[in-house]
Amino acid sequence: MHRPTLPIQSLPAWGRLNGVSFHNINVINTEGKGYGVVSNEDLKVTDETTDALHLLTVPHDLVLNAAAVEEYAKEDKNFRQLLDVIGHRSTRADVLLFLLVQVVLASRPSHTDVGLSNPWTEYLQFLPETVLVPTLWTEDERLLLRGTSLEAAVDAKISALDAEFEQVREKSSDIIAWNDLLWAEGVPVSFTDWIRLDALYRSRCLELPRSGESMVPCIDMINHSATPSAYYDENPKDEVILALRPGVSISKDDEITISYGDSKSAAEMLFSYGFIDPVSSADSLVLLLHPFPDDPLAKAKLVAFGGPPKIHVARRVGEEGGGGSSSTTNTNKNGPVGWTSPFAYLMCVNEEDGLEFRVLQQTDGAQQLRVFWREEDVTDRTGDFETLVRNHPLAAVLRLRVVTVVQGALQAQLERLSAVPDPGDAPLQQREDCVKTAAVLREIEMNILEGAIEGLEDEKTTLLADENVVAYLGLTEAAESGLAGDEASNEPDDFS
Ligand SMILES: C[S@@+](CC[C@H](N)C(=O)[O-])C[C@H]1O[C@@H](n2cnc3c(N)ncnc32)[C@H](O)[C@@H]1O
Repeated sequence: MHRPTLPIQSLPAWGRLNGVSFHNINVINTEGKGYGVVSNEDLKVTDETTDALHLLTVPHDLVLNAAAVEEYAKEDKNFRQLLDVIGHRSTRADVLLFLLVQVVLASRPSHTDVGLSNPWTEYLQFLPETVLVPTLWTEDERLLLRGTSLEAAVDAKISALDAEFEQVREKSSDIIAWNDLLWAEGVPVSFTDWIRLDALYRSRCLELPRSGESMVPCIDMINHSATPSAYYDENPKDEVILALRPGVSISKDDEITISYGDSKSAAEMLFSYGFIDPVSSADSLVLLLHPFPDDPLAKAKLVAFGGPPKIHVARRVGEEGGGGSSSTTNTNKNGPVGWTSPFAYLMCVNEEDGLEFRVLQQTDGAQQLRVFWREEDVTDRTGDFETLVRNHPLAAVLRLRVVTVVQGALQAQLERLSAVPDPGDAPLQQREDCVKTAAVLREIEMNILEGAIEGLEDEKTTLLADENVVAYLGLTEAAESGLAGDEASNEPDDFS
């Protein structure tokens, strides 16, 4: 789809027309970060200053969220029809549909049968053509993510976006007016247009204290820093304001920044914003854990668990390891690495340990899967097997199984991450920014995985010395030698 654009120099005029007030700031092109906001005066807020120094005020009726889309639908009966068949699933889905319509209206100005233009129809024309989030990377560029925690996440996101786009296409095609506008006239909307809208939404939406998840024009021109000079808020009139932080001095032409959060991992930063700030990103990652392929209870365990089976690995902030200290910026890059994986505990227990699944017939004829642990109904506690196994006589053995499984999964991930991909015959076409950002992500994740594996190895050594574990392994070995006779193996129990 052809997308008209507007020069950023026209943004102040758009702002004046729509009630946005800029105080002492300009929106300009910054080096390597797209647009950004700079001060056009020296500014200072002392810690004693009681009134916040406002840099930007955006009226409430420009705030875009599910409620705003609903208001818009009240004025446009055609859009109401579209929203009612496709929307109302999430704020994101409603806003994406609204954005799609605005982009199409801007690209087909002669088409006046459906859709009402509004300030967002024009504002979208100021936004950058592309965002460096991995859903918009080429296939060659996505190879750079091999072995990182984003590899599977990006593939899954692209599949989900594809399914979502097909649904929008299918349902809107049934409405003649929208079919003409979206799919039949000129260059139709493409899947890439949909991915781009999703990327714009993800990289520009923010959480307002009262209005919740929203897009706010002009506030979304402010870049991130680990040491931000400003913050946004809602005032009593529900306007969104940008204000200078207490104690901050700004020189003319200095960039004004906010924080996009200091608890997001490097992978989340790259996924949502297309860049990584190693100083403010949390040292953590999330991997999917696959159940044992030969476990006859695997399916039941997944259903009973009810969510994606994951391992969450994170450096423990505030604890000293080889050095470093923690603060709001995550400078502690050497502390111990911990992990959590509620599913690993469920995955590692079996019938002989006391796990049982029962299918109960309900009065309405429906069937219900119930989970029992040592005769107790724990259907509502499948995410809490770490606690449940603690009272088991073989608790240390069960913990050893879990530690071994988690360590194996992290080791396999580290090996995949460390492998140098075969470049193949054709030279790969990869943008330099993607190469650099992927290298940062790889190094951060390698470091976290190595730290976690080291900690797990230490715990395994401790558990292997536990008297219950020693006795259990002795019994297992004796049973095996009894059964296998001369072929008895001295291999330790296979905890995987
Ligand atoms: C909310 S927008 C900010 C305005 C944006 N720069 C633009 O051109 O419209 C967020 C996007 O800005 C860019 N960005 C923000 N802070 C950045 C930073 N510290 N380093 C690199 N890029 C940054 C990223 O592309 C991110 O997806």
